[in-house]
Amino acid sequence: MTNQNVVVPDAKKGIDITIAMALPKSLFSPVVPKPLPAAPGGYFTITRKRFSKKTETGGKISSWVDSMRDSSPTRVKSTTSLSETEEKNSWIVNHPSALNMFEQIVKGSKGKQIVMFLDYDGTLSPIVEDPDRAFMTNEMREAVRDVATYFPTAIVSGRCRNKVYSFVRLAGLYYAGSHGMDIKGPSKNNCKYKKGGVLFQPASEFLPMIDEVYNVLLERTKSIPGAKVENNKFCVSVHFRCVEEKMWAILVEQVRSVLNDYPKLRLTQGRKVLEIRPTIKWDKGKALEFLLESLGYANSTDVFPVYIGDDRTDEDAFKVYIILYSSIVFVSLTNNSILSPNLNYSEQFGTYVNAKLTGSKKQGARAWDSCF
Ligand SMILES: O=P(O)(O)OC[C@H]1O[C@H](O[C@H]2O[C@H](CO)[C@@H](O)[C@H](O)[C@H]2O)[C@H](O)[C@@H](O)[C@@H]1O
Repeated sequence: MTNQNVVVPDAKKGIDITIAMALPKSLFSPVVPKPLPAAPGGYFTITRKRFSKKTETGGKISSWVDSMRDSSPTRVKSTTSLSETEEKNSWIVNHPSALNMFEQIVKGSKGKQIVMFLDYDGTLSPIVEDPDRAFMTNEMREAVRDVATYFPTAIVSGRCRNKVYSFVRLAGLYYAGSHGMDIKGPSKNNCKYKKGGVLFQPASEFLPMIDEVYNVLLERTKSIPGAKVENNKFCVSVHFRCVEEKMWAILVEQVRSVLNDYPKLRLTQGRKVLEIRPTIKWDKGKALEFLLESLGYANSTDVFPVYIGDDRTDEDAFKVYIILYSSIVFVSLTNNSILSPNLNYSEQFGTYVNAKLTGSKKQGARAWDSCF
């Protein structure tokens, strides 16, 4: 299948990483993009020993626009300036990449059950202009199929679950759509794991509200060329990838004015997309916890979750890793978006990951402590 409108170099081009065990190399690409700024309105506030979130809907329009500008870094650049190369090199020194540490990862996973969590857009599929045409390649599909024969595997996406299933088309997997608010396991016949037929929808009471706000947003953004509103069942995406930059402030203003009438909904950002979702305390991280529990690994030390994602929403899952599991592997395809660089967190997080993987508990504990 070919994608005519690919806007970021296809992940396929970057496939040159050797992944040990049954993790096919086609799942990964070497990426060191630019840091993402924090979402305006204080997406993450870090206090000692806990994360707290402020309402994302707040903040100045101008800071939203700044953040929108940097919301979708390109993966692979054909030309890189000297300063960019230096920046990249110093980044790598301070932020060891999980992709270069597969031997340690394999060692860390010995005797444990690996469970795979895969984001969809930008991870399994290339980023393209038209969200309806974000197809994954057959090669990628085969890679995921292979992974799923060895390990329980879940696709965790911001998209509507049925839509992401229609792209992946693999039975036998868990699917968590709408940023984890719509979880379905494989049917019992298709599943070798406990509670295969699981179905969980913690935001079902929001369905009518989401439908309503989707229609209002369609109407309110129709005069903005390139804007696209997508109904993801338990959340809504407003895409601005094809909107001229000079119109972004107007777009975000429109969206925020609509949300003024819906205090039970909040606004966050993904890659060139504004995301409207219920204020319930549920995200990809909660979905990860739920799925591990369904698989019989609640608070277990016998599990080795591996989560691959490229978006800010995937950070919610990364946080669960560091809080709950001593053996952690995260692969962020945006790499340094783990948390806002100006919170001085990412570096510590990288050290923590490194220390954990290399078994230096003392160093890990120190880094962990200074994260908060
Ligand atoms: O959690 P994900 O699976 O990564 O879903 C997040 C959003 O992905 C889609 O949008 C992104 O991909 C599009 C296609 O490549 C691209 O055009 C857009 O700019 C990206 O933001 C999806 O359309 C959204 O609904 C998801 O929320």
